[in-house]
Amino acid sequence: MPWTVIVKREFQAAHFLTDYHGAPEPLHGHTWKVEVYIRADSLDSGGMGFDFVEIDGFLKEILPDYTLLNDIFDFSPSAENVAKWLYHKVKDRYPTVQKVVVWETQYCGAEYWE
Ligand SMILES: Nc1nc2c(c(=O)[nH]1)N=C([C@H](O)[C@H](O)COP(=O)(O)OP(=O)(O)OP(=O)(O)O)CN2
Ligand SMILES: [Zn+2]
Repeated sequence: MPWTVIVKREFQAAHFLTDYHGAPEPLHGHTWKVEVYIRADSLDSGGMGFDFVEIDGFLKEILPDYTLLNDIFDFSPSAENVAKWLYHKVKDRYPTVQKVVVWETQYCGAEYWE
């Protein structure tokens, strides 16, 4: 019987799309919100699929807080591309990751899964 373990976290970062309808977007920042969804096929004796705290600590380690995303990524840091990057980072650690959602604003985001 599968479960999905879900962890959300925020980070602060600036970015600009390198080609926004034909020109670079102006530099601006967001409080980005991410959600990761990981399938657990069994629970440990404490009833956990995966420990929220460990997942949260992992996200804290890898998320680029207080950074200009364009400085660290070799792709245009759209919500879609950041979601794809994060999916693969999470998959390396948690192979049963189902999807990742990245929100640039309260209303706009992208999800990635394979
Ligand atoms: N499909 C996508 N579309 C857009 C992306 C993206 O990542 N994927 N990104 C942007 C911009 O980076 C921008 O952050 C979004 O602009 P906007 O909706 O204007 O957001 P703001 O809330 O920061 O602006 P306000 O003017 O304050 O509403 C564009 N499109
Ligand atoms: Zn933006």
